[in-house]
Amino acid sequence: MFLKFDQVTLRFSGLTALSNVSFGVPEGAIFSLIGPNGAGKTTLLNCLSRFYTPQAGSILFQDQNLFAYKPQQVIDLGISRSFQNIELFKGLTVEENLLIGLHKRLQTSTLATALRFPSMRKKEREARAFVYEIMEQLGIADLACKSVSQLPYGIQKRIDIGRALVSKPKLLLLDEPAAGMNESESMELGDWIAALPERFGVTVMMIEHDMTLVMRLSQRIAVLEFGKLIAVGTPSEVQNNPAVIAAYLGEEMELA
Ligand SMILES: Nc1ncnc2c1ncn2[C@@H]1O[C@H](COP(=O)(O)OP(=O)(O)OP(=O)(O)O)[C@@H](O)[C@H]1O
Repeated sequence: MFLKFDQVTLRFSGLTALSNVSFGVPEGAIFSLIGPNGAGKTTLLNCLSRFYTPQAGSILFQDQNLFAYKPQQVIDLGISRSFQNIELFKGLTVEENLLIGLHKRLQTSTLATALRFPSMRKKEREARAFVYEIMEQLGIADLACKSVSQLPYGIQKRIDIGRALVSKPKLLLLDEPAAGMNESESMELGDWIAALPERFGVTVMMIEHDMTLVMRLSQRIAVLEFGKLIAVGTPSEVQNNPAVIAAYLGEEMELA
């Protein structure tokens, strides 16, 4: 299995945020993690990014136990993440924002860049070519020189995810990508996320509250409630699962 959670348990003092959570994520899939507020979704993603270490259990990514790695090493293993709040440099251009993401990844020293060693110039050229390729793939190449602040929210989100893609991840984690979007922006983002596995060879794991989007995009879905896994399966299996229906009763969102 590409990614495997095995009996993951995490407690915050008195509260058990994750309790014996076990499931697998197949390679190349769009896999969604859903559940009512406070179910433990972000906590699980934070375990994957190694911000948190559970008290018990393991997470195997391509047969490597992630708990042997630090957050930066997890990125090197091929796990990249886009956060709920867009964290772009609003005064910089689209291209500059992506280049910053790449420089962080290459860990280019500022001094070496400033002195423009020949090796650095070559790296710089390669970096620009790679960023251009990403922008083309994302359909934002014609916006390369535009300041991010001038662009609509939906495009900013696309750039934000593009920045997570510059590290050439195998697994891309998306935390509520459609948050704050209107219906048409969310539809457009959905089409675009659906194309990511084939276009970039990534597996996508996402937390999302927009159930229309989740049901449309996901090959598989895991459902958490009060830190426990209550269902895992295809969208129709999950939608028809009585435990899932009960968990969502009284919630604003509909399992449409
Ligand atoms: N750092 C922390 N310290 C203490 N409790 C925490 C911490 N982070 C999360 N929790 C608690 O753990 C539980 C799970 O929270 P989590 O944020 O993972 O839920 P969630 O499913 O992502 O919710 P939402 O959909 O509202 O974002 C909640 O009860 C939350 O209050």
